[in-house]
This record gives sequence, structure tokens and C-alpha cells, in this order.
Amino acid sequence: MRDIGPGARAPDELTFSQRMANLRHLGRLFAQIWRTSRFLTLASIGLRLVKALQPIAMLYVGKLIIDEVVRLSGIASPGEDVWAWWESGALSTITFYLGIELLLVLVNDLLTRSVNLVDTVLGEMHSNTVSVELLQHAARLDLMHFESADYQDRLERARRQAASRNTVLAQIFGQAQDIITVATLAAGLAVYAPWLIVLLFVSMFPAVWGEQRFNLRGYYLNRGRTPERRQLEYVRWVGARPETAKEVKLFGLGDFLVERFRTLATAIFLDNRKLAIERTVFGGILAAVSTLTYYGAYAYIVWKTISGDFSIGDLAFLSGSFLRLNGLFHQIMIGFTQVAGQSLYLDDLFSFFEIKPTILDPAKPQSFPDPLAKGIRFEKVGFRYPESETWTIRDLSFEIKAGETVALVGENGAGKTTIVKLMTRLYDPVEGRITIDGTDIRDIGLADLARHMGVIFQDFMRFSFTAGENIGIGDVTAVDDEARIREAAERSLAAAVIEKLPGRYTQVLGRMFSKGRDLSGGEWQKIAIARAYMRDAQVMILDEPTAALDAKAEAEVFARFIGLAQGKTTLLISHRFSTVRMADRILVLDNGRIIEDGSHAELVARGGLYAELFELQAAGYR
Ligand SMILES: Nc1ncnc2c1ncn2[C@@H]1O[C@H](COP(=O)(O)OP(=O)(O)OP(=O)(O)O)[C@@H](O)[C@H]1O
Repeated sequence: MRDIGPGARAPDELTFSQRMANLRHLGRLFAQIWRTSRFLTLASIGLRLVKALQPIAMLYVGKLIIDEVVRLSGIASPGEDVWAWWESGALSTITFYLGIELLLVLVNDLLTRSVNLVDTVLGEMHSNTVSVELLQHAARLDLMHFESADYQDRLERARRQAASRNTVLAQIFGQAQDIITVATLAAGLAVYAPWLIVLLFVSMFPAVWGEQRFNLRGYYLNRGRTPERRQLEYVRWVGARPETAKEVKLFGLGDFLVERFRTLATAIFLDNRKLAIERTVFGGILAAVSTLTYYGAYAYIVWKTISGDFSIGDLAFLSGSFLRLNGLFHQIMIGFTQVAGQSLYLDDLFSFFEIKPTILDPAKPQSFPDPLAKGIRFEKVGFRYPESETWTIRDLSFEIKAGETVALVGENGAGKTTIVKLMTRLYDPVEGRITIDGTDIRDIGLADLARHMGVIFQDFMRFSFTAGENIGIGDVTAVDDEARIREAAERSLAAAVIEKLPGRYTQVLGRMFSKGRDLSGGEWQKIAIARAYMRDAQVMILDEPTAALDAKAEAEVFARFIGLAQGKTTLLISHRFSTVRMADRILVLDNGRIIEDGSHAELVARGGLYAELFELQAAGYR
């Protein structure tokens, strides 16, 4: 077997016990379906139970009919036409049998349709349940998980399974139904020729073995290709999004993207095609073995009928039973390997649920100090990203006093945003601690911490929701509170932007949906600032809050911000010195350490890195 990509184990490496262990997922799946709807689960099982008995009943009534026809063709004719036969009462038995058969056919049709209906409804409900549980679980995970490609792959695999695994249980129920049918047919067959059943069973093994091998290979092929599949999705996304269209067109990236898509898609296609061809060839050969067996047995039954041991009705019953058994045995064996194969996919789904968040609420959460008395301290904090070997920050100590506005400056990649992630517990420090009024932030409840911190990230989200919702979600409990939303919008100057929109606060923003209106970078930023104002947070953290604002808007937003920040503790990150200089105190970050600390005037006078950077920017304006 060829290399199927990183992270994929070859099928042979999976031990028998691991495969069996995967079957435990079936129990979890059943529990999930049971949670979805008890009534429909029971209905599906009950209907199938009744349906399982139908084949033997049909075959037996068929045998009775044939034997009766043979008997009737041997008696003296009571008259010329059908009425004479009817009058004589000779047809009463055959009519009765025909009536039963008709009833069986009608009931079977009704059962088939009902089972389909129940399974479809249950399957869809289950798919929704899984999707909801997946979303709920994803929401509990750490930022770390979302920033890791490996977890993204796992999420992607789980997502794919959530949409498609709902047929597994129907398949298992179908298996149970088939087994009951087989048992009844086999019992009938055993009366006539028990060794035929053994023969059938043995003839199935090659086909079952082949099927199970191909299922495993298919699974690993799929799994190993997850990164490529995600890349494929990404290229598809890049090629067809309004966000990307400008650069795709102007850089002439169309052919480049098409080529990349084609290369990825072809690699996946070639693997799949190879597997499909091998599966078809081997499957065909192995199935021919079972067919040969069937015809051998059929010839035997025919001979026994000719030699007078079996009646014509017996022949019909036995050949029918044998044919059904042959098909069903095959179906059950293949079904088992398929269910085992499906349980591999279930592993993708359930193993996602096993990923546990690491940023947790403390056992005994302390409340966020309200009002803040002393401030926030970083004490010898060291941090490196999970998949990184180098420390992003190390031995970092500084303080933001309560009520103070502190600006953090530093070159790209100095670690400014990382500090924000640590303050808000999106990550925990590897060394040292961060305290709020002396309490380690890990001892404060997560929701409480979040409630007291208003954060606007550099890459804040532009939600394709309404303008009102874009602001309101700053405090989801107040997403419908128009007065508060308007007030926050006034404060951030977003109100003037919204007034110009046709739908005002109910205007859908972004280009994702029809009638959506896109905003300029600066306008979006005002909306994001309003979102932060929705929280009556004690600590405001603004990562590049004015980067996209024009000079006039920046001055205006800032004047308001300083006014509103009275009594609040603020951390401000900016590359614009016109913004930075308004802060009470400025911290200069270099290589993960604070190298200068003081007011604008002090730092300029000191003539260090700050003075140098300030001079560089100021020179640009002269
Ligand atoms: N999720 C991550 N995993 C690994 N490394 C990361 C991750 N996020 C950031 N880094 C790295 O950490 C360092 C600090 O990044 P950070 O975003 O904190 O810088 P910054 O000072 O905010 O930069 P900028 O001024 O460009 O916004 C960078 O070298 C960056 O490559």
C-alpha cells in the first residue's frame, strides 16, 4: 500500500483488539440516538422485528400454493369453467393461500415504507443532535486547539462524520433484522438438508475477508488525506470569496489556484480510483465463489426433486430459501465488516469529544475584584506556544495600576498580542503568574474574568450579522437591548456609520448574505469598539484600536475613549505614536521583555528605543 499521508497508520498496524475497541463506539452511538428520540428508536426496532419474519412466511405460503396447484391439477375436473370449480369448493384452500400471500405483500410494503420514514426522520434528528453537540464541545475548547492544524484536521473529520454517520444505526438494526430472517430460513432449510447451511457459511468467508480489507484501506486513505482535503477546501474558498477576489484578480491568481486545486484533487482521485478498481476486481472474483456454491446446491435440490425425495413445492421453497439465505448471509457478513469499518469513522467523531479543554475554571473560583484596587501584575511570566520551541516572552514583569492607561509598544512579533491572550486566559503562562489585585487570574472564574475585560483584537471579527447584533454580542445577554446598543454606538462613533445604512441597526453587514452591506476597515473598527463598550468592563484592552481609522476619526475616537476610560484600567497596543503618547505610561517591549517604562515625555528624553521609533515616525510626517 502506498504512503497515505502523515498521521495515518497502515491498516495492518491496527490490532484486532483495537478494532474491537472501536466497536465500543457503537454503544455511544446508540446512546446518542436513544437520546435523540426514544419513541422513534423503539419504532424502528419494532417494525424491523415484524418485517424479519416476512420472507419465511412468504416462501412457505408459496410452497403451499405450488403443492396445492400440483394437487389440483391431478384431480378430476368438476366442470368446464372457473365457476364450476368454485361451486365444487375445490378452490377454497388455494384462494385462502393466495389471500394470505396478498396480505403479506401488502403488509410488507407498508412496513418497508414505515421503516424508511422512521429511519429518515430519526437520521436527520440525530445528525442535528450530533452537530449541536459538536458545536457545544468546540465552544468549550481552548484557543490553542483552534490555532493547531492537527486539531483543525480532527475537527474537520468529526464534522464530516457528524453529517454522515447517522446511517450506521439503521444499518445495525437492518443487520439484526437480517439475522432473524436468516435464523428462520435456516431453520426451514435445516429440516431438509442441514449441511447446505454449513456450505453456505464457508463459501462466504473469502468475500467477507476481502470486504473488510478494502474497508480498512478506504478508511485510512480517507483519514490520511484529511490535510489535503482541507487544503482543497481552502483553495476552493480562496478562489470564490469576496474577501479574496481583489487580490486573486489583480495578482492574476486564477490559474495558480486552479493548478493547485487540480494537483491536490488529482492525487486524491488517483488513490480513490486505484482502490475502487481493486475492490471491484477482487470483489467480483470472491462473489463468483459464492455464486458457484449456490448453483452446486441448487443442482442438488433439483436432483432430489427429480428423484422424488422433494415435492415441487419443496423445490420452490428450498431454492427460494437458499437464494434468500445466500443473499442474506452475504449481506450480514459484509454488513458486519461495514459496521466495523463505520466504527473506525465513529472513532473520528467521538475522539473529538474526548479532546479536553486545558484552560479551566478553578475548583473554588474567586470573584473579580470590583472595583479594582491595585491593578494587574505580570510576575516573571514566561510563555511559548505549544508547538513552538522558542519562548515568545520570558521573565516578563510589569504592572498596570488600577485606573491607569498603559500603552504597549514594540516591533512586529515582539509579543504584544500574546500578552493580551495571557491576560484574558486564552492561554496560561508556562512560567510565572499574572495577578489581579494580588489574586492569580487562574483562581478567578473564567466567565467572571471575561465579563470584566473588554477586548478588541487586532483581527476582530466582522460578523455577517445585523449592525445591532454586531454590537450587541459584546454582551450577549443584551443582544436585543436597543437602548444600550445605541448608546455604545454613540460612544464609539459607530452611530454615524449605522445611520447611513439603509436598514440602520437591522442592516445585515458583510458580503456573505444577500442584501448585506460591507463597511470600510475604519467603519468596521468603530463597530468593534462599540462592541467592547457593551461591556461595562473594568479593564479595557485595545489591540491596534485605531489602525484603520483616518487621522480625524482617530483623534475623535481617542478623545472619547480617554473620556470614557476614566476610572477604567486600560491597556492599549498601537504602532501609532499619536495614540500612544496619550497614555499615562508607556511600556516598550523588545524580544519578550520590557526594556523601557515611562511617560511619553520621559521616554523621549531618555533617548532609547522609544525615542528612536518616535523620531522615525515623526520624520515621516515632516
Ligand atoms: N498561535 C501561535 N503559535 C505559534 N506562534 C505564534 C502564535 N501566535 C503568535 N506566534 C508567534 O509569537 C510571536 C509574538 O506574536 P504576537 O502576535 O504576540 O506579536 P505582536 O507583538 O502582537 O506583533 P504585531 O505588532 O505584528 O501585531 C511571533 O513571533 C509570532 O510568530
